[in-house]
Amino acid sequence: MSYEQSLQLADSLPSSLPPLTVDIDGTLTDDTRAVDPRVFPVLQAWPAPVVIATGKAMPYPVALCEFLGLEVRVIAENGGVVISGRDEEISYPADPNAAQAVATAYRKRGYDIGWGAANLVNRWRETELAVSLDSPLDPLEELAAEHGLTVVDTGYAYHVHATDVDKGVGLRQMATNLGHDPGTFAFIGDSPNDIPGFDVAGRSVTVANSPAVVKQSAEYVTDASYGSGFLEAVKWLCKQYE
Ligand SMILES: O=C(O)COP(=O)(O)O
Ligand SMILES: [Mg+2]
Repeated sequence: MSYEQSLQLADSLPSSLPPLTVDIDGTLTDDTRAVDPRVFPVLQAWPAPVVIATGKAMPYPVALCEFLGLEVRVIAENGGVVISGRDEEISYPADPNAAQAVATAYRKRGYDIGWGAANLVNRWRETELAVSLDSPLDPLEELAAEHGLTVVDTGYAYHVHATDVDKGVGLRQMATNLGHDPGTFAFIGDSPNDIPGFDVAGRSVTVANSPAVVKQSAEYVTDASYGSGFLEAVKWLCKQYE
């Protein structure tokens, strides 16, 4: 689909479409994690609330909303941070201290969490810890368990977070804040961290680049990958709601 065709798709979205929750990495991006510009007009024209649900720290999805002119409706840090609008209080379903303790213990054992000196991946992270896939997983899982936390591999990072917080929990909180039933949302994602969101949303779509466990959990799997898969998912949703 060309950029012009994505503009046409944006123009033709039926007003009956449901609220949309969408992941960033692997879903709105290409394979280099650059956001696919063809998704912009579709997100901007969506006729119902759009929620960005990501494992990334809060500034990334907030900036995406700001630059696209969308209301800031964000589930960040895999549900650890929920923002349902610029004028709303931010909800923090997760306790930040345990993840910080895991980072300290992991470093003490001589491991590096990765990401270089600036550590932009964790710098503004408030409730969980993201560790590079180049760092060893076994000691991370061991330390996470010792602190009552779990590790999820998104295909982009290992995320250490509370066992009772995920994108599904975040979506429930978001839906409550917006006065919607969470079952009315559609959810489009690509990684294991999206599965709890699929379970809470009424409709779930995954893109072709997702692993088998994610494909098994979604209602519909697109033929196309990454941003092209997102656009195909939108076309599928249009058919379900026309
Ligand atoms: O930060 C990650 O590891 C994955 O981010 P995502 O949830 O937007 O795909
Ligand atoms: Mg993803």
